[in-house]
Amino acid sequence: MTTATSSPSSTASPPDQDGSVRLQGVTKRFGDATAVDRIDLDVHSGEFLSLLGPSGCGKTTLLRMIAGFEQPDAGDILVGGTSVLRTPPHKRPVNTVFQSYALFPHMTVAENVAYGLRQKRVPRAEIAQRVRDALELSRMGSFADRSPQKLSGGQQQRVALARALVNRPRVLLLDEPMSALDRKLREEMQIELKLLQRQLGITFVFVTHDQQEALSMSDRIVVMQGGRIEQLGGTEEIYANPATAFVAGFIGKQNFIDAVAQPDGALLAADGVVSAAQADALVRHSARPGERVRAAVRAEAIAVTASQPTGSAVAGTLAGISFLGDAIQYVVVTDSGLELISRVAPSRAEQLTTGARVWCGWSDDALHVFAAPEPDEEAA
Ligand SMILES: Nc1ncnc2c1ncn2[C@@H]1O[C@H](COP(=O)(O)OP(=O)(O)OP(=O)(O)O)[C@@H](O)[C@H]1O
Repeated sequence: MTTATSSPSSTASPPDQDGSVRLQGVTKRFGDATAVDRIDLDVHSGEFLSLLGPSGCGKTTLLRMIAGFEQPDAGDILVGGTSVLRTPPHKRPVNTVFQSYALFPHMTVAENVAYGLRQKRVPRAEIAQRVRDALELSRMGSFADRSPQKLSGGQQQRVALARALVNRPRVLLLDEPMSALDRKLREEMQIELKLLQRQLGITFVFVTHDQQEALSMSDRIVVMQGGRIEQLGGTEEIYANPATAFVAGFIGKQNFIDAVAQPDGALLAADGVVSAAQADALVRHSARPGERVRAAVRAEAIAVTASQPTGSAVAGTLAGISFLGDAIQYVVVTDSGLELISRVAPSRAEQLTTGARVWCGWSDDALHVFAAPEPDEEAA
């Protein structure tokens, strides 16, 4: 899975093949529960799109419907502009890489990769060439004759990837393919997978509950909750402009502070000024005077200082300091009992000790403001 200069072209989809996926009003129910609820989504040909959300939000069900392992109760699914609802899974121009590799233990690596092509009675010489190409792409070329039982988890997952690529799918569906790997290996595979996707130009639809994984690889991210799309956007857009408090809370380490909009546009919380913005603040926050709002500010946007900064800041007591390697993390408990997390680059951190009175300050640009949740939403 490197950016090989001589890319094995016979495994890549021809660039003119349309690998777009269109979901129109797709719904899936299991008994009384609606796993996927009227989803409309256009996946562009050749893009890396991630479906991101907490456990049970419907990501896997959506992927399984594209693959053909589940049938929707309503709606349509088009691949390359053609409905695939009546096409059985093995005839759809898509392939899936699962969380568990499910390799045949009694076959060699090459035989595992060749298996699907043999079933389809592809000529022997073509199988050999395509298997070689697929193993080369997944950097497993030198393991062709090995038994899968003698491979590490990461290597087995590469074989599973080769087994999918050998079919030359227009769309590759990946269901948490790296969740069994340790962190370091996962980070390496993330880089390789992204490079491979660029090299092949195949559409990737990648399911994950790991926001860092989605941010590092995707062109666009779909954030899902309760079977519905909360937000669809580019990685930077999702990070910088979360559309809802749910998305804000799911991406990055977020602090939430409840506040009340003031007539001058400022936002005031129990412990201080959340937003000191005067001029266009009401418009920007779309909060009317007296309205309760929930402000969100990322850990990396909060500076912790011993003296009161100018602008927006709340006071509290420094309850904890931990070294995270690339950041120092502070836990500050405000006088009203709110816990705020700050992450500061070590080079920019002040010398502070636990128990000190401190200020948490931020720039108003770093603040996202949402409607305050209803009390019953809060309980749920
Ligand atoms: N075969 C099934 N029978 C009954 N309920 C199901 C079935 N498959 C999924 N569900 C339910 O549908 C909902 C969505 O499940 P799904 O597996 O799609 O979520 P997910 O976001 O992929 O979660 P995870 O990250 O845990 O895999 C869940 O409430 C789940 O319990």
